Amino acid sequence: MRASQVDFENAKNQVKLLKKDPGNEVKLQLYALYKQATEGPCKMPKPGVFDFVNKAKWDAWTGLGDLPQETARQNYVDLVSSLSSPESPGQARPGAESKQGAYETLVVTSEDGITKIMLNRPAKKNAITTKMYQELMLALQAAGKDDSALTVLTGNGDYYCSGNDLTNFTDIPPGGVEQKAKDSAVLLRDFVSCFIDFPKPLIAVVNGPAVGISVTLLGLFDAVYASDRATFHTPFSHLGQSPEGCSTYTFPKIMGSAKAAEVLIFGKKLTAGEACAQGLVTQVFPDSTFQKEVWARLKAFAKLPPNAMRASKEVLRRGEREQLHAANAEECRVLQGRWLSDECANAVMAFLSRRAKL
Ligand SMILES: CCCCCCCCCC/C=C/CC(=O)SCCNC(=O)CCNC(=O)[C@H](O)C(C)(C)COP(=O)(O)OP(=O)(O)OC[C@H]1O[C@@H](n2cnc3c(N)ncnc32)[C@H](O)[C@@H]1OP(=O)(O)O
Repeated sequence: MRASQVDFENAKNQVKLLKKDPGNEVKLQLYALYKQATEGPCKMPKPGVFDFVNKAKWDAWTGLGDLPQETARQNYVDLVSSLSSPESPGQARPGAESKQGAYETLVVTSEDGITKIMLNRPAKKNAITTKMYQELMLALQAAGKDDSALTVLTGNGDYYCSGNDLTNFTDIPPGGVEQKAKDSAVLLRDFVSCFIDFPKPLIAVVNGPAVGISVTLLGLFDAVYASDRATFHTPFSHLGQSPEGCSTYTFPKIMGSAKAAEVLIFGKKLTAGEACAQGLVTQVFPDSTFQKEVWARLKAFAKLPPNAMRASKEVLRRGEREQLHAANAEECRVLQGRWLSDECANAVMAFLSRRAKL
């Protein structure tokens, strides 16, 4: 999964040959990844507010933060590969198969027996919109059935994921906020169920900070590899909310009830080292060698007999699946009430009006 300079040059040429206009958002991501890959982090002065085009480009490039150039090159190649239409298979990077170029919020690629699902809203720190929840469910369903031995979830840019996109709270349907809360609880329950029931080894490659639901879900993964730049933050009480992702079941089991309470009730942010010491993370790698070391390891894992790995996962997880579904249902029930509370409304408003950040 490491793109060479030749892959990068090929991808650069492929972009010029794309038959379909990928749209402005994707073009901005291509621009940002290209600049990051060739020049490193953005050092340009911020354009004026009325210089719309250059401001959008600057936002996209700075949104990649300190993403290593090698990773930007890989992400650029993956993104171009995902855009290559089935009518033009010659455009795809040899060996890399684009699963579904149609995703708006994800880049999904399969190579070397590994399906990689990459959250792809780097300028928004990969915050999860309603669309992204839906696309993730589709991508997981497809990955569960494809030929790959392993499935990996990772993020594009400097964040792994900043959790639920708080603008999800602003899109209120005609049925009102109660209806929205009810629908969201169903969406969340279905979303988390996809992780509980995922049939093959699922690995998180945590490339940077993780917030909220992207942290709680980690208890449902089979391995979690983290860069030493990653942090793990679950500020549910700060947001007037309560935990999800089966963390009320998995976290006490993984780290003990006292540590779980500190994280889930009091929102203690863990460093990668602390998360590893508490058992949430499998191994931490220096950021400078993170991608190289992790992908080398994953490629070796992907050569193991896939049916044996699936069978081992099934035996490991079968005994707790019922409890996990029960925890998921209860967490969603409690959250539905929380979303209608003043505490939650005030916290979300404070963020959206730029008065508060984590
Ligand atoms: C009525 C009920 C509806 C409910 C629907 C919900 C359905 C499912 C819910 C599942 C529950 C999940 C719980 C959680 O995940 S809780 C965690 C929520 N996340 C946060 O609170 C993080 C908020 N973000 C921040 O505090 C900061 O952005 C940051 C992550 C610390 C990064 O700070 P930094 O200074 O580095 O960067 P910026 O703030 O400038 O971010 C760049 C742009 O990205 C936007 N952004 C980042 N994170 C989010 C987010 N979670 N939601 C929305 N937008 C986000 C940020 O606003 C910047 O945008 P801009 O460039 O346009 O200003």
